Amino acid sequence: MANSALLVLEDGSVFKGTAIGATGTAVGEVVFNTSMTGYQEILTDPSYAEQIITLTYPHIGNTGINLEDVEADQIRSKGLIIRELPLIASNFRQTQSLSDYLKQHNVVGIADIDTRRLTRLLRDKGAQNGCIVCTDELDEQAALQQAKAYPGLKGMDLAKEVCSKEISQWDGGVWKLGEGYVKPAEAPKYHVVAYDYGVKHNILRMLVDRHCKITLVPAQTPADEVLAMQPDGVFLSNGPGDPEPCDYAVEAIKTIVDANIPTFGICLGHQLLAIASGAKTVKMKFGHHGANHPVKDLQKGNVMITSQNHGFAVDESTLGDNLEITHISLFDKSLQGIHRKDKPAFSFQGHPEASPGPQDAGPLFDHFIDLIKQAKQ
Ligand SMILES: NC(=O)CC[C@H](N)C(=O)O
Repeated sequence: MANSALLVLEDGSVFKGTAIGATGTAVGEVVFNTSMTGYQEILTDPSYAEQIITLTYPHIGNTGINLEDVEADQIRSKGLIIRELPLIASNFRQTQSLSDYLKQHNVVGIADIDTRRLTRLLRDKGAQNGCIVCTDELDEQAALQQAKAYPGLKGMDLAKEVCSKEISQWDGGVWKLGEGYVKPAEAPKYHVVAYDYGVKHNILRMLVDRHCKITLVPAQTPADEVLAMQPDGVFLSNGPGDPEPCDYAVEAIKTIVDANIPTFGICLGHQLLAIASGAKTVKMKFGHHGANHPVKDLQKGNVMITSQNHGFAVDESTLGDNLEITHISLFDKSLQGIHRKDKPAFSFQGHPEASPGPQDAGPLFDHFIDLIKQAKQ
């Protein structure tokens, strides 16, 4: 028989549903994601550490889980909230059900939730801390206490928690139908050192497809160690938490950018490049999480539909003369891209690697390769 479960937000809102994942209780920041596909990639995106994800698309789990569509080896998200888990999952690549996957990774999940009511509440009031209870005892008051006691993401340095702990090499390319993940036949041409703050694997795959040999280094690797590897370019990854407390990263990025190494940052990496260049970040009301966000390229004048997942943003009013705005969000006009006027360094707030999502912003990877080529000449 289905087990009842509870979601309680810090404002006292109570949602009753059905447990679909692990047994237990989880507390975190509740955010909503508007992607219509890609629940497996979303669940395994390490940038969701300490967050509970509500998916606005009503049927989640239809295609089950496969062994390939993962963006990291672990689920860092604290929990999953959905409208409806279909009775049957069907896909030729499926190896497991969503429910079994959540249980295997010890992540709580709750279905039969009015995700429209929840999303409107988060949109009006802003992201809320919340508590999911999937145990025999559904104590609303205890859940409310836990949600209220949760400190929130502001000030949380999570990049150093979720990153890889050892230096490693990455050589896998992107997935192709009928072939799976393919290793390029040609030898790599460029050496890119990628800072792992909680990197999504598709970023590394897309760099490999562009002839990069990747050395992946932990978040706290000092700049001199990276420079000693003689990289042609340095990549700054996405990652969870607040960028501001990541002083180790800011310090390293300053040195790397000063050394004129071509540098590309995505999401947390973008925010860190901005801070290292003198700007500040702010916590957004409910952030951007989805695969349908229009972003304008101010140089070309065109609009891209992009994948997004962030709760902090670079504060435009704090940009110095060394930075130029390259992209803005057409949802709320917030800053989406910058480049350094004095150095070969640029960054993007959204996710050009998609996974899931549209690939309109993919050419940003080509821009990074162009900067590397120019620097090598
Ligand atoms: N995807 C990311 O890198 C997110 C960056 C940062 N943790 C934020 O929420 O804004």
